[in-house]
Amino acid sequence: MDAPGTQGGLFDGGALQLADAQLTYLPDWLDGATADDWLHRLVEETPWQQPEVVLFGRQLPVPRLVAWYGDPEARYRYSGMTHQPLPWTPLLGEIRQRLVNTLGQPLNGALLNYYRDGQDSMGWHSDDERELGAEPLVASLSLGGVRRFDLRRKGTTRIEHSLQLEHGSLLVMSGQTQHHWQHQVAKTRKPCAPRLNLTFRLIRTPL
Ligand SMILES: O=C(O)CCC(=O)C(=O)O
Ligand SMILES: [Fe+2]
Repeated sequence: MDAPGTQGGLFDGGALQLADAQLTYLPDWLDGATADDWLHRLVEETPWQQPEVVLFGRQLPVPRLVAWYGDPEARYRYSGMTHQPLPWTPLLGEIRQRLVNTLGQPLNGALLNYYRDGQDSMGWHSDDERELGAEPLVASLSLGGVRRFDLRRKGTTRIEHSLQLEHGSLLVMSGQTQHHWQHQVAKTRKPCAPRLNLTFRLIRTPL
């Protein structure tokens, strides 16, 4: 029997039972061999960047490496800047097509985040930028080391649910999720393998 708030017991056919949220977690979306292959190729072929953000008046590099890919119109604002997408590589085009087949929804951009070790992280946020529309669709594919993904209600500080995002897993956030909830990938002192996360999105209103 799982304790409340842990992974088992929360899911019913992949759907996370969380009020005012639409979350589906598919731990085995991708087979292990393909997940290994995609991880290694993407780490190698991606022109990683580490943009700087202004935080408390200081300019600091984000604590992870990033890249933005997409259709030409899929300009996207993150870390305080508007980013022109890199054109899809053959591999990313293939991944996108597999996701579109799974979701039955179009996707026109992907943010790649590379967490080199436990000190790389992503702070609390909602993916609620205007260009994602009223009900943002975010399909998040995790490759590599397992990291904890936390959820809290907007305006609160208590973590209500956590997920261990596994190698080859897919987490889909949709509906009202970004209106009511924030998520993070916190730093950890536990040793962990490098992790690559790809969040595919649908940019609905080109800037
Ligand atoms: O790395 C993750 O699992 C989360 C990434 C994320 O929240 C984002 O790209 O907006
Ligand atoms: Fe996010």
